[in-house]
Amino acid sequence: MLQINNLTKVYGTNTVLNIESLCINEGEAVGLVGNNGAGKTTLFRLILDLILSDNGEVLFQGAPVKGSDDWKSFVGSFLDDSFLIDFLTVKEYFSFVGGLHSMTEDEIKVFVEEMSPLFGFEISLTDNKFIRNYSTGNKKKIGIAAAMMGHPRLLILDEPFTALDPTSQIRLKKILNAKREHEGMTLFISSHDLNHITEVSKRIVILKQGEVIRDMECNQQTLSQLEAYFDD
Ligand SMILES: Nc1ncnc2c1ncn2[C@@H]1O[C@H](COP(=O)(O)OP(=O)(O)OP(=O)(O)O)[C@@H](O)[C@H]1O
Repeated sequence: MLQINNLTKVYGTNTVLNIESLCINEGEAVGLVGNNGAGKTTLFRLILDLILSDNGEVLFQGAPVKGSDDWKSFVGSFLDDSFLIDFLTVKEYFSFVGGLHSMTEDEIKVFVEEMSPLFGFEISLTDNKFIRNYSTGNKKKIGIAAAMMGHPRLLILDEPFTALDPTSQIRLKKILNAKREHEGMTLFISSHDLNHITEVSKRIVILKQGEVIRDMECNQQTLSQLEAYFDD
């Protein structure tokens, strides 16, 4: 589904990303981990064609993402608050994003209902509040949910658990696992929380100084192996 070939990104004299080859297959759930500055967000930005690479290519379903719109309706993503439109209300924002996926108002209502375990009482279509006035965690939930609108084939989330309260973290894990299991959604998610990421991933990729230094299938030992790796 996603193929990365000889992808590099250089800032000044620093090569912050250098990935020879990385392939993510349809239906996989891949967790991306690595310490601060390892290059996780840079990789996501390159995949989403938000920044230019210095070398290499990202292919989605065999076609380069660079300069193309064809892949955009199949890929949902939320990297940070800049993905939100903060002068809209929740209803306006979901109507806008839903509209991009040709969702009707009824379908949007059903979708928001589906997200209600994550939203709790804090986020609803009847709120008159602008998105900019929601708390950090609630803004994140709105963005994550919007990324899942239109049943994307690939969902990319950058540190989705950060700033969420424990209830929301648990609910989000359930939603992500259900999306993969029941809808076959492919997940590519970064996190600094090794517990959470191993609970939603079937494969873990470790980035260090821009390079993939481990790529492993998850099993019962993965969490302790990751803890040992990061404690080294
Ligand atoms: N626009 C930029 N100009 C210069 N350097 C940049 C720029 N964007 C990112 N970098 C550098 O690229 C490297 C990788 O950053 P990136 O944000 O991808 O790391 P990360 O793994 O997402 O980190 P974190 O876990 O802290 O979010 C860092 O050294 C960062 O300072």
